Amino acid sequence: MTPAGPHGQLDQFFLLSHDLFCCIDLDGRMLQVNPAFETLLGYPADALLGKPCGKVIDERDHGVIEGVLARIVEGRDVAAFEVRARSVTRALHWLEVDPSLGEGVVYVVARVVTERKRVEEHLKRTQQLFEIVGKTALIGGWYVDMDEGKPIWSDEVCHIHGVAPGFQPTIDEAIAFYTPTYQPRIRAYFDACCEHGISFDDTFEIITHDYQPLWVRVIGKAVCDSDGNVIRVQGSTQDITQRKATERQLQLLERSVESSTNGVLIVDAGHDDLPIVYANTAFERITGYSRQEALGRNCRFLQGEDTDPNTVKQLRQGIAAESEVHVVIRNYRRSGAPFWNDLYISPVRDDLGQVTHFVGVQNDISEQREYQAQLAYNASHDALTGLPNRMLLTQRLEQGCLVARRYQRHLAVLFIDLDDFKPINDTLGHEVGDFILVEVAKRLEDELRPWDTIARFGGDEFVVLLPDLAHENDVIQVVERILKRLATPYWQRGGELRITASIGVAMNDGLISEPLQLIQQADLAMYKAKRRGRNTCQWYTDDLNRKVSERVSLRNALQQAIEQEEFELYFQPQIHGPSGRVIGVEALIRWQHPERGFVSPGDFIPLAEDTGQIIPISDWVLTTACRVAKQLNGLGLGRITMAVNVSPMQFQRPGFLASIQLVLEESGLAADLLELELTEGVLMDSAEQAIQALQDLRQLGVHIAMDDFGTGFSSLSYLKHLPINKIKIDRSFINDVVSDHRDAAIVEGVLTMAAKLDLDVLVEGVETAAQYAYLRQQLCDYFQGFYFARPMPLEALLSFLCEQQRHL
Ligand SMILES: Nc1nc2c(ncn2[C@@H]2O[C@H](COP(=O)(O)O[C@H]3[C@@H](O)[C@H](n4cnc5c(=O)[nH]c(N)nc54)O[C@@H]3COP(=O)(O)O)[C@@H](O)[C@H]2O)c(=O)[nH]1
Repeated sequence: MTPAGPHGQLDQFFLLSHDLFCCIDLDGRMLQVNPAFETLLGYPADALLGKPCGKVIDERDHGVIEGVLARIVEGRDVAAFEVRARSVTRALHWLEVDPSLGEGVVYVVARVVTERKRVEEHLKRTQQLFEIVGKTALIGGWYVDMDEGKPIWSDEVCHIHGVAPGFQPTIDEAIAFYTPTYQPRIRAYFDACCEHGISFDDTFEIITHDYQPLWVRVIGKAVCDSDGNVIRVQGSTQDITQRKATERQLQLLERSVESSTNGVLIVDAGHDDLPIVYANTAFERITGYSRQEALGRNCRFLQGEDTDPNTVKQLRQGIAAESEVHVVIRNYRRSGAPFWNDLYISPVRDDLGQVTHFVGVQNDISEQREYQAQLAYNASHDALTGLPNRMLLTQRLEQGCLVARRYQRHLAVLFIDLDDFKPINDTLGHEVGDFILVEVAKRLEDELRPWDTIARFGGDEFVVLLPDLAHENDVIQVVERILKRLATPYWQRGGELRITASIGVAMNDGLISEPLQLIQQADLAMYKAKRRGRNTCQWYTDDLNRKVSERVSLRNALQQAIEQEEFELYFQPQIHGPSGRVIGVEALIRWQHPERGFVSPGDFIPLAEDTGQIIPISDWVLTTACRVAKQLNGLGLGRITMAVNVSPMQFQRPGFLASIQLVLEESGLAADLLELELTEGVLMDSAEQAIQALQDLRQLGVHIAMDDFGTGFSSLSYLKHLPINKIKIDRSFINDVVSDHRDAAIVEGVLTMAAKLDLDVLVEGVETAAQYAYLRQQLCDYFQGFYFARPMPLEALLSFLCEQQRHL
């Protein structure tokens, strides 16, 4: 390129300048460019001259160039401006352009400012980043130059204080934002920093311009000159309100967990061994381990020999599955003492849902467990002997039957009932009775194997289960041992007591579907043993079972009979021998069952006594008999007493006396026409009470006859105290009275004794003339028996009485 123009030095300047020179016409075409222009943009002058300057200007700035040209053409001033130029290789250069108008041309001087622009851009970006950091972290910067003495706040610091950007407070104004509590402290920090260069970093509470309380963290540092003089204090202010709230919440949580009565443990899920990273005070109290001892260890140090492996497995599975687990586990304190730990474990997840920890909440429930165990023990054991009770017996029986069935072994059930225990209890007192029961329990325990079950079934009844017997015969030895051991004397307060037992045995033959049947069977067999004379053992047989089934169905039929009044009263005359007159009748119940036909009272009365059905039956008999007696005595056939059998249960029932009174009132029968026949059995249970009750009845005017005399209790010493009118000699002594001198002796003895006690005697079961003749010879006056009349319905009795009346 050749220098244009004649102006020597200026041309040199044009040629050598580092700045870019260019001359363009008013249409923007390039007329002249200097070498620096060519060099920067990489175009030879030929390629540019005559071309629009837009060729070297970035498209984005074409509009700028056009605007500037237009202003220049209009004659307006144009200040220097910046545009982007593009080299021939498309490299971008920032140019600061200063145009001036010549004659028909525009002179342009341009300076390359690319580097400056880059620095400016960088600064701008940095500033933006600072702003982002400040806004994001709620942190701003400030400084105070010592010579100025006024704080300079960044926009974020202004924002934190609730003031507009650019706000410039004085030192006092800045401190006034702090709450009164914190003002002295920030001032002291600031002064110490200014005077001694001491840095500070603390949290303070401020009240913003718009009255918002905020927590801020303020850091201050001194900047010193080379002499060590503080020339500036600068630092940062950060809004930590949120963090402070979180911290407070955490503190609250921590304090709550610390003061919890439950032990709390946190373990780190990030380590395979799940080490403990936190343990609260309650954990220390419950386990006896300090935090220091526990931290870093896996919880398994709390386990011991008796810890159930299944529970541990359940825990591990829950942890592996990252799910919640609840177990009650046997743990051990530091002292080695075991305790029951009611433990809940829950996974703790982070924001991404990853399990980072497990938290365990534990509670020592040993006392509760012990209490429950005690309750369970009480519920399953007899308080007096400590033996299993019925409930536990049932469970053991079911288990035993199961095992016997599975392994084809034998299981024996022994039903043990003490013989004549009741009189001991009644006469010697409950204390002695209890002593015997406890002693029996001990003796049974001594005689049996640890895995046998001995249960107190009730009262003086014990049930023994002998599981896992190889042979049925093994039972015999056990039973014999028990009978022998129980029969040895019991020593109580220096005195000797003797008691025996009756034992019923039932074997599980594998066919039993309902284990409890075995107890019923053994019970039945025990009753058989009692009947066989006591202090013995009987085995259950199918025959016994048939009898039981029969009893059950009879009981049901009896119930129906009671409800549907299927009974009838028969009457058997009682004869006064010397006159031949009927002086009374005995009411005897009869039951005609629709299908069974006639059922003997000898069969159903004992059953009714066992089941309690005797009560409604007796009520019906008494009411009917009294009504009939009233009717008979109104017929003008003479005085006829009505003898009614009274069962022991009926007699012992509270209100018996009142019920007799009521029946007499309702029927209108005179009391002395009613004769109550009682067996010696009523005296068995409580003779004193029975005597009192008899006296009350006598007071009422009712007659009392002692039935079946000679067959029962037979304590003659009581007889003198009994307020009775009559003795009925049992028919078992009459059968052979003529031929058997022993029966005759008994009858004669009773007659003599009764005469001395001023008691009437009636002889039952007189069937033959010979018997009658013999008894008359013995001066016996009253008779009852088939020889005179069988029991008969009311209609027949009326005919009988009328007939008899005719013959008198
Ligand atoms: N609590 C109640 N018990 C009652 C009632 N009715 C009857 N019974 C008791 O049932 C047992 C059997 O009674 P039953 O079959 O009626 O037998 C009575 C007579 O029929 C029988 N008897 C009378 N004379 C003779 C005789 O010469 N020979 C002979 N083999 N048997 C005879 O004796 C029974 C009456 O006995 P007792 O009561 O001891 O006087 C029996 O125990 C009845 O007591 C009732 O309503 N309530």
